[in-house]
Amino acid sequence: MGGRGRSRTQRKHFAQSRENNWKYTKNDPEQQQNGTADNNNNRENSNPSWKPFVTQNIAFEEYYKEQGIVPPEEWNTFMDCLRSELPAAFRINSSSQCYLEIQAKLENDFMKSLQEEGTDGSEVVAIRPLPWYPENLAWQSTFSRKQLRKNKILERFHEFLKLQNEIGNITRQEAVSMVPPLFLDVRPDDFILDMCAAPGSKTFQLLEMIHHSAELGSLPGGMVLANDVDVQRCNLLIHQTKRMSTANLIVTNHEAQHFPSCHLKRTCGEGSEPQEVKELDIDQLLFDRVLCDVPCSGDGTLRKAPDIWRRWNAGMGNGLHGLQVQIAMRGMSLLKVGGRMVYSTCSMNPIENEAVVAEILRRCGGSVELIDVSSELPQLVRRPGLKKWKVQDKGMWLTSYNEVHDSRRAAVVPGMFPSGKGYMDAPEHGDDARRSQLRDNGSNGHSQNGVGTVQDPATPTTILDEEASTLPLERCMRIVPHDQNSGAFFIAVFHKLSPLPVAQKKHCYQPGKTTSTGNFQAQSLPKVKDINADEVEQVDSVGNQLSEVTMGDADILENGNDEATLDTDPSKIVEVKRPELIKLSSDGKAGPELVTRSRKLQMRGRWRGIDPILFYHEEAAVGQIKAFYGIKESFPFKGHLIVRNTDIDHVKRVYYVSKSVKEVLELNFLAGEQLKIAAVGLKMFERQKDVSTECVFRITSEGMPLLLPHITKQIVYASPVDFKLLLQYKSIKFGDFVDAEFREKASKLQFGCCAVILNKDKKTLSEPQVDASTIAIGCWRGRNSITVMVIALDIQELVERMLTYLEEDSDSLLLENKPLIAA
Ligand SMILES: C[S@@+](CC[C@H](N)C(=O)[O-])C[C@H]1O[C@@H](n2cnc3c(N)ncnc32)[C@H](O)[C@@H]1O
Repeated sequence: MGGRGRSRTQRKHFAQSRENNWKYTKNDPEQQQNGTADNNNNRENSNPSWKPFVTQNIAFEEYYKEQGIVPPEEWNTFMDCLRSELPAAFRINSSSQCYLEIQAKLENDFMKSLQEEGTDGSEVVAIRPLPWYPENLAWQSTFSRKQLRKNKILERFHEFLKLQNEIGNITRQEAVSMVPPLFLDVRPDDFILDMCAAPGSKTFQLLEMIHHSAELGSLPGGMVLANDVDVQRCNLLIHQTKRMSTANLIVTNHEAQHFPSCHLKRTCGEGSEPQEVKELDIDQLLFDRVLCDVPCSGDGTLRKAPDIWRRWNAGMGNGLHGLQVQIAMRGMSLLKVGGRMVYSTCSMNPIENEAVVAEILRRCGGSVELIDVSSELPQLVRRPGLKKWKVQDKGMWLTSYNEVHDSRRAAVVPGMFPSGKGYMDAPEHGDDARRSQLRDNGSNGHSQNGVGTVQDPATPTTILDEEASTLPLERCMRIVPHDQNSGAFFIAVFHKLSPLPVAQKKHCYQPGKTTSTGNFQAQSLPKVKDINADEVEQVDSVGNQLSEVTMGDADILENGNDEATLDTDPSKIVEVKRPELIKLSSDGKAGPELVTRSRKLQMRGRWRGIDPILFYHEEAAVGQIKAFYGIKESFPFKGHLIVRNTDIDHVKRVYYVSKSVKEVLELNFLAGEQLKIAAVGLKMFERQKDVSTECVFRITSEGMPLLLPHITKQIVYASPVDFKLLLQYKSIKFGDFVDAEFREKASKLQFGCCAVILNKDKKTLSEPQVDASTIAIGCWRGRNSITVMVIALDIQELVERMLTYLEEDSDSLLLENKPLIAA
C-alpha cells in the first residue's frame, strides 16, 4: 500500500495514532518537541488485552536521585521520558551499492508521504535524519518499532524497512547505540577490535566505515575483529554481519579480558627469531582502534526493554565493575601506541562508567589520556561525566572505601570510589577513627541497636566528606534520554600515548598534568617497560552476576543457520585432520621445513566445536576457477582463499579473505592458533552438485560484487526486457529471449555459472563495464536455458533497483503480479 494519495480521514487517523511527534512550525523549522508522554493509555485503547510493564522501581529512583544523575528540577521530565516508548531508528549502510538510492527514497518519498499537518497548522515530521550523524545516514522515526509493526498506514514504510534490513542496506539500531563507533575516528586501513560485539550492530557500523570509500571490486586495507564470549550471541553476530558480505571480518569467541595477542616471540621462544616471523608484516595482534562496549546493567535501555524496571538493583552495577575494568584493560593492552579506544555502556550507573574510566587511567599511568572530544559531533547533545558519586552496597550508602566493612571488601573495591584510594592509601583522611567507629557499630554500619549510622540512605553525606575525583572525568559523555528523545548511553574516548606500565601490585593514582594538546595525562608510574600485550596483569575477576546482565542492542535477534556458526554442543570436539598438502605461506611460497613447522603449530589449536580454517592452495582447483571466469592477474586471488573442512577433495564452499585478514590468519597459525575463530571470510564460491561443467564452483551472490569487475569470461549483458524475464520466470529457454543479440551471446557461454548484467542504457557494449550502479545477477548456463541462481530476497532487491533506474520505462517493466519463487 502506498503512502501517496491517502485520504484525509486516513491521514487524520495516522496523526492521532502517534505520540512523540516532532512538530516543525512554519516559523521555527528547527523546533523539536520531545515526546515524554506516557503512552500506556493509547496502547491500552488500541489493545485492551495488553498488559503494560510496571514502569516503577523505588530503589532505582532512590539510587539515581542520590547520585544526582540529573538536576532535581529535571527529575520528572527524565522519569517521564524513561517511561515512554523509544522511537525507532535505523542507519543506511553507506557501503551498500545502492545507498544513495535508499537515501533519496527516504528524503523524496517517505519523508514527504508520511508528513502530516498538525491541528495547529504545523507540519508533523514522521521520519527525519538524526542531525548529529554524518551525511544523513542515520534516521529516526516518531514511531516506536511496535507502532510501526501495528499501524496499517505505515505498512509500506515498514515493509521497506524490513526488506532493506534483511538485505543489509539498512540496519535498525537504537540511535544512541550508533554513537560509540563515531568517536573511534575510523580510517579505512585500521585494524579494529570490537571486544564485546554481539549481536553486532556496532560491528556492522564499523564495517560500513572501513568499506565506505572502497570502490566496487576493491577492499579496504583494514579489518574488524569482532569478539563475544557468548556462543549463541556469536551466532547472532555472524548472522547479522553476513548481510554485509565482507572479506574484512573475523568473528571470534573469547572472554574479552583474556583475548589472545598471538605474540610470535613468545610462542617461538627467545633468541632464535624464526624464519616465518620475517615473512609477516605483523608479529603480534595489536589494533589501531578498540571498541569496548562492555556488558552492563543496561538501564539506559529501559525505554525499549521495560522488563528492566522489575529487575533493576544497585548490585547489578557493582557486580560488573570488576569485569568491565578487566575487559577495558585488556583492550588497552591490545591497542597500538597512538591508537584510540572507546569505552561505552548503555547504563547510567557511575560505578560502571566514570569509576571504570578512572580506574583505567590510574592503572595505565601516563601512558593513556582521556580525550576531550567536545568539538566532535557538536550536534549530539551530551552532558559531562560525573566527578562525584557514591557506592551503594546492600542498601547502604558508602562515600569512601574506608567505610567498607571487612566482610564486603571482595565485593566493594577501592576503584569503585571517586578517589580510587584503598584502605591503606588514605591515612591522611583521618579515617582510621571513623573505620573503628564503623567496626564498633557493627557490620556494614548497622549499629548494635539496628539503627543505621553513616550509611543511612536518608542522611548519606551529612556526616562524611564526599569524595570527588581529581581526574578529568568531565571529558566522558553522558547521553540522557530527555535531551534528544533517545535512550541513555555513556562514552569515554582514550588515546594511548606509550606502552602500558608493568602491572603494579597496588594501583596508586599519581597526580596528573595537562598535555600540550590540552588533554589530561596522569603521572607516569616509575617503572615503565615495553611490554607485550600478554604481560598485562589480569585483575580480580568479578562479574558473577552475568546472568542478570542486559546484553543491550538486541535490535536484530534472529538466529541464522550457517555452516560456519559455532557449535553449542559441548560434547562435540572436532578433530582437526590436516592433509599433507595444506601449506601455510603467502602465495604458496613456503618451503618444506616451514610447512612441517606450521602444521605442528596448527595441531596445537583444537577448538571445541569450531571448524578448522585452512588456506586453499589446491593448484588444480584454484587454477580451474581462475581460468573459467577469466579472473584478471591484477586481482589478488591465490593465497586469499580459505576453506573450513579438512577433506580437501570435497570442499563445498570457498571463502575469500582480504589482505588484512589473511595477515591475521597467518599470524594466528604461526602463534599456534590461539584465536578461536567462529567465522571468517566472504563466501565467494559454492560447489554445484551433479552438473557437467568445466568448473563446479559457482560464484555466490555475496561474492559477485567483489569479483564482477575482475572477471573477463562468463559475463553477458541483457536488455531490460530479457533481464526482467529472467527475474520473473527464473529460468528461460534460449528461444524465449526477446533480444537476438543476447540470445546469441548467452548461448555461446560455457556450461556453468555466469553473470548476467542489466544493460540499462541499452547501448551496444563490446567490453563489460562495471561500476557501482551495475545491476547483475548470478545465473547458470544450462544446455538449453539460463537459470537464475539467487534467492527470492535478492530477486526482490534487484527488481526494486531495476525499477528505480528505469523509472521512465517502469510501465513496460512492471512485473505482471506473478509470484517470484525462491531459488
Ligand atoms: C552491550 S552488549 C554488546 C553490544 C554490541 N556491541 C552491539 O553493538 O551489538 C555486551 C556483550 O558482551 C558480551 N560479553 C559479556 N561478557 C563478556 C566477556 N567477558 N567477554 C566478551 N564478551 C562478553 C555479551 O555476550 C554481550 O553480547
